[in-house]
Amino acid sequence: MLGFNHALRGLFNIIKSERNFKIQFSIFLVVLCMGFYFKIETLEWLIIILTSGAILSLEIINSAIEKTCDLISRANHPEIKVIKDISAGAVLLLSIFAVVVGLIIFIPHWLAY
Ligand SMILES: Nc1ncnc2c1ncn2[C@@H]1O[C@H](COP(=O)(O)OP(=O)(O)OP(=O)(O)O)[C@@H](O)[C@H]1O
Repeated sequence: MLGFNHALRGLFNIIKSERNFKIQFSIFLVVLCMGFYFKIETLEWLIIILTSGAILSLEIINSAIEKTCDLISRANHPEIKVIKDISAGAVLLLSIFAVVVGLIIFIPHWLAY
């Protein structure tokens, strides 16, 4: 139960302090509204929720890696640059796949509208 409290505190911490997480979360809310608007099907909801959860979680992991790097050294360091870039690259890759998933789901609904 204590672990759950720590995890919740971490989540609030991220929501308060991380700009990128706020942007990703806002996009998620827009996608939720689109889902209700177009009355998407159960399987489509599952895919949207899973994909969004994966992106938001990966964004949190990315923030944790960035904070770990900053703890190790705030000085300009080529290895830290590589680590942060790789971590950001993982978020970018999943975001690209998520956009494709979103287009595949929403374009047919939009065309049928
Ligand atoms: N200590 C460092 N040494 C070298 N390069 C760094 C260092 N800190 C940050 N960078 C570079 O700046 C980029 C942005 O890092 P920063 O820690 O500012 O994260 P951020 O602004 O939250 O980035 P993002 O928008 O990708 O989440 C990194 O991807 C890296 O290329």
